[in-house]
Amino acid sequence: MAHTTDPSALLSVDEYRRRVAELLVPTPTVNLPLDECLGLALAEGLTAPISLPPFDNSAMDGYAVRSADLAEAAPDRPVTLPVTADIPAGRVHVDELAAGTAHRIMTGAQLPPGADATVPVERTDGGTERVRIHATVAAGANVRGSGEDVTAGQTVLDAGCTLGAAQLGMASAVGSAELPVHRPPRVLVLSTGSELVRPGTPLRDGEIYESNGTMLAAAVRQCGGTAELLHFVPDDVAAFHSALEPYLEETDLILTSGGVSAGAYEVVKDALEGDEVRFEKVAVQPGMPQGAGHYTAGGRRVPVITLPGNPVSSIVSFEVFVRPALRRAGGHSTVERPRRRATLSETLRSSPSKRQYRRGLFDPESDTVTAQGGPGSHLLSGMAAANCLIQLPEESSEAPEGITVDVWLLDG
Ligand SMILES: Nc1nc2c(c(=O)[nH]1)N[C@H]1C(S)=C(S)[C@@H](COP(=O)(O)OP(=O)(O)OC[C@H]3O[C@@H](n4cnc5c(N)ncnc54)[C@H](O)[C@@H]3O)O[C@H]1N2
Ligand code: MOO
Repeated sequence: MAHTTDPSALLSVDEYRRRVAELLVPTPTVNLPLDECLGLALAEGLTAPISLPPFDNSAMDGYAVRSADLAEAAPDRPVTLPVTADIPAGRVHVDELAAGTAHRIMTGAQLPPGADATVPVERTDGGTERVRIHATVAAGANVRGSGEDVTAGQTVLDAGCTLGAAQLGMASAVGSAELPVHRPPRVLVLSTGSELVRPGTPLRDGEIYESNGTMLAAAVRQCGGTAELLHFVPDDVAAFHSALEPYLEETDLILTSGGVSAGAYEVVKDALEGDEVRFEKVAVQPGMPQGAGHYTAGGRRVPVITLPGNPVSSIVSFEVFVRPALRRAGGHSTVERPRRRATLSETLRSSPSKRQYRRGLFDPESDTVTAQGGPGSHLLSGMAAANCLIQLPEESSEAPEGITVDVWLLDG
């Protein structure tokens, strides 16, 4: 008889997500210079101390004028005005513009008092002593008004926002040199297994290259954490404890992969069992064997999450269970991957009583999704080709072509 797991003994995905989320607490706030803030979460809303633009300025290279002086201008009847000043961007003191005169002005330069418009250089003869202007101009034309973008006192970035390029640009534009951010969660990534060999060295029979550690550390960094990677812990409990010891002081989460299922040499389970770590079977494929709790040693009590060793199981369970918890701990208000509804382009088998996450390629043009590789949790090439996870519900054992499914976008 085939070995199966009793569905009633499985924990639901949602229950296990809650359990993992409760393990981690938000990291403290630190002030960091802007160039160290990329990808981190803002800890307090940012209020603009100044308006943007801070002063009325020209949107074009041309001539600052009083629009009324050009009321009669036309291509065959140009108006000629004396040019009484030259205003490059950055000029601190700007003289008033007298009626019947023009100031040459550059894009971004402060509009002189008295002027109400800029005529682009293309509608003139470009003169430097006197300028011939061939067209009328409306009051306010080509002028960017003070406060048009931001008014002083306005909240320009919300607490919890993830600081990307545009957000860091915004902070700079209102004069912030540093920002209060949540310190990135520090994750100790540990891969166990005596069969694992460091890439770049020759493989002997029965060995494989270690890939989970590199993959999980990258996943941690991609979601705003820092990762310390420990490779090649032998299948030995004493070695496991001593490998962890030097890192505990500086670790917010220990994340292991491998050694948690039912085998005879399950080092992670052997080392943690009896402590405050609960090992569970979760109703998910891939990623069924899981463990979560706290690891206590040397006066430190550190959250620990043990992921299964199969490479696809470990990265998918990172996505489903760990990433949202880490994002929340890092202070991000957006913790989940963006979700879409997509039409399945082929029929997929699904594990009955388990939620299945297949690897997929979502086409945003047609809103369709195609599986990448089979369901096996060792099939890493499908994961590497995917841009989404296809979520198939617990209730069904088959997802027919043409139905609508939920997908999680991985590059969002
Ligand atoms: N009798 C049972 N056997 C298994 C069960 C079960 O319930 N009963 N569960 C299966 C499922 S599902 C999974 S998932 C795996 C999980 O196994 P472990 O977490 O104990 O992982 P290992 O046995 O150490 O390794 C599994 C597989 O993955 C490879 N691996 C491990 N670490 C890495 C790494 N860092 N880089 C690359 N590859 C890695 C390892 O060589 C194995 O091939 O258990 C099933 N078995
Ligand atoms: O849960 Mo395992 O991940 O099915 O291979």
